[in-house]
Amino acid sequence: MLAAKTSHKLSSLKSFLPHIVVPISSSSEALVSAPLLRTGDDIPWKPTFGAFLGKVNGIETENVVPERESHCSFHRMGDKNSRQASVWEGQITSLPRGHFSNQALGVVGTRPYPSNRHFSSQYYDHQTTGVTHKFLSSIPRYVKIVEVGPRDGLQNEKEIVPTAVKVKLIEMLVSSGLPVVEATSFVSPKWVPQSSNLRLADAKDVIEAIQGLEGARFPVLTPNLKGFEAAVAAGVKEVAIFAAASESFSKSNINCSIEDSLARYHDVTLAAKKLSIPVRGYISCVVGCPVEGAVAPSKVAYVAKELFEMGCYEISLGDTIGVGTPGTVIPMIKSVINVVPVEKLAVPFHDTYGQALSNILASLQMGISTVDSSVSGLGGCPYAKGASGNVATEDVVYMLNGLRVEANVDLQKVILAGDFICKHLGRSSGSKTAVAFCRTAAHVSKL
Ligand SMILES: CC(C)(COP(=O)([O-])OP(=O)([O-])OC[C@H]1O[C@@H](n2cnc3c(N)ncnc32)[C@H](O)[C@@H]1OP(=O)([O-])[O-])[C@@H](O)C(=O)NCCC(=O)NCCSC(=O)C[C@@](C)(O)CC(=O)[O-]
Repeated sequence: MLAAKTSHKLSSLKSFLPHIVVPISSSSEALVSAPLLRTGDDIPWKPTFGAFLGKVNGIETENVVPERESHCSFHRMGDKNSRQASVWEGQITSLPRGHFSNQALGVVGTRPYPSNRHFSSQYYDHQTTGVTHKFLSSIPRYVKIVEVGPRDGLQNEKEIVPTAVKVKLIEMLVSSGLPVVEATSFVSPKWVPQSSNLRLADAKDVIEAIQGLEGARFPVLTPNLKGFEAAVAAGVKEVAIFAAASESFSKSNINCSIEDSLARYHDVTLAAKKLSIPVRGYISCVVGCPVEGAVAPSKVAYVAKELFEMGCYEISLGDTIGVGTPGTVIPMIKSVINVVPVEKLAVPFHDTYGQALSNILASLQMGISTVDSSVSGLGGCPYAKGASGNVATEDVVYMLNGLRVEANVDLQKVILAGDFICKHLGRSSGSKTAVAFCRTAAHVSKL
């Protein structure tokens, strides 16, 4: 009986697991400094740099590239056709002038790059197209990114972030092309510890300041009817409600049981329906709870179904403390897909254990096409001590660009927005992509 159950579980997981690929880390620090890298087949790869860069770390340049162009790539040592064999090629020309892009470039052939001097994390050749297709065919062509930095990212800050800074951040994020920017929340000021950033007065001011801003939607969190009414009075056009899959987290976050929260949210969705206001639903702790530990997929599916049936147009499945791996995330999503259409689901992964991008990739392979992220990886949750922020928007955009998935987001502009808020908060970026691009730019500007 147990064996039959296990074999059933394994076969249902198998339909997803063979498609899993782990993203290759492409930190430019590694590119610049690593003299020798090893690949899975244990054949050393040597980084080489184009003529523009000349000698780097004592390595002679091998390639002639057009004037003012540069590139770095990995060549299989001893391989006569090293250019054709390279698995990764990048171009960092004009980084000092601020071009940060890893958009699609076309076929990598004997001529390394077209002259648009973009940075590429993609590789295409005729021999590997089939393999790529096998691993990536289930990934959606377009992914909507929901930016939660101004709300989730700043809610954990102990120092008050001035309203003007929040508004400027939102403006910068919108200008990058992000279609949804969660702006603030209308929660009880008595409930949110130390977080004056979530005070109602400030929420109202933020909403007022972004009224004329076009190009994105600005949902806000509303934990109850009181919050909903305040949000509507402030001019909000979309709200989000937030439940949990764990009783303990529900109690500590919104001071009620899961069932009571669903009843409350039923009132909010009814009121929203009357005003034609779209409601997004969150579920916290979808794979693990800081108090209860592992959370059963069936519990998540139950709450997801309830939120969906009460009218939420999208359900965001939050790994609030960032403990998930594809091994736990896949069964959870599979369970939810049984009761809510996959196109109605979103994933916000926190990066506490460095699993966020792997989890996102697994989710995309399962058909999910909405990803929540936070600029510079800002965030955390006041009720989940030790949890790090959401996956960084910059890292998500970088990965999507590498996968040739449309997100219509300008990576350079997100990096600038991240730089703006990190400077204000006096900390370094939590985005590996932002850090890598900045280091590379600094390195090139010294040459
Ligand atoms: C849900 C409550 C309100 C229950 O809190 P409660 O204390 O049970 O509420 P209450 O109805 O008894 O009211 C207590 C006082 O708060 C006031 N109050 C009540 N509601 C509001 C409101 N909306 N706005 C302003 N004031 C409000 C209310 O008027 C009253 O004031 P008093 O009469 O004593 O002067 C509270 O627990 C709360 O606000 N919790 C929010 C906590 C929070 O913001 N957590 C972080 C966001 S969730 C998150 O980050 C997870 C997520 C979404 O990102 C997904 C993931 O990744 O996991």
